[in-house]
Amino acid sequence: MNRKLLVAGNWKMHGSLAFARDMMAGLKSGLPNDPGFDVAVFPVYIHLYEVINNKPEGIYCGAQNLSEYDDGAVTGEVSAAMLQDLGCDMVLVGHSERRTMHNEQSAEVAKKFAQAIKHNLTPVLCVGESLVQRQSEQTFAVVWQQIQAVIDEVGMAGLASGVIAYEPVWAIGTGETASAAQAQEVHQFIRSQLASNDDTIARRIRILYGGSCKGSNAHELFSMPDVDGGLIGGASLTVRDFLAICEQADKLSQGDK
Ligand SMILES: O=C[C@H](O)COP(=O)(O)O
Repeated sequence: MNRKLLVAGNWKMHGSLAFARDMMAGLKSGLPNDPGFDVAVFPVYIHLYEVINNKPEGIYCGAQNLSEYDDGAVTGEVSAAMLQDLGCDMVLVGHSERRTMHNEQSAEVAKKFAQAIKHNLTPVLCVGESLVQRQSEQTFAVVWQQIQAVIDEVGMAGLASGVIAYEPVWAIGTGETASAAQAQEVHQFIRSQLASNDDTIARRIRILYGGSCKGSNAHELFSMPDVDGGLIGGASLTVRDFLAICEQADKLSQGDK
């Protein structure tokens, strides 16, 4: 099954309104017309409106987090309905920085995923193991537990409305990228586990790789049969670096992939 590649830039807690405008102008002039791959950016909440109003047609915009609640007395949180109302298309859930720095547990992440699909946002479920977990051969167990929690909450049909991003924690922001073979091994594991529940959904769902992905390694990573693009942190923060990754996705989308 042909899955469209997705190149997604997670700006994390970087940027300014001027940065958001400049990035959108740069992508408008630098991206191919009608690309054969999808592009998304994830600014901080307060820059979403700027991006939504300046983004080139066809680019998706998403938030980096959302509340697990519908509404109410939850100071500092933002609901899925609010993101949808603003014009967001997507939202990250369970990024490792939220799991570690904000102690988000898989059950909470699953509730956030459910909120996203209830409000027609595409959730990007981030999963991945720490270095210690990899060294103690727990990678598959950790990653599957994180995905299973979401399936328990929304079922396979719910999961199918989202995207999965495999981000080994040891590769995030470290400059140390998983090799293409290491990424493929985990992506293939995820897809085969999903296939034992529902083969059609397993073949259809996109699984992105994240962790020190850049222009120089994107082609090799995205060429892997079960890698459907990337969730990019550091290299999404300049037009040049982000377009260098998009260029590789463009080449692949015009070729065999
Ligand atoms: O969400 C993006 C990932 O955390 C990857 O970040 P990075 O590309 O800076 O390693």
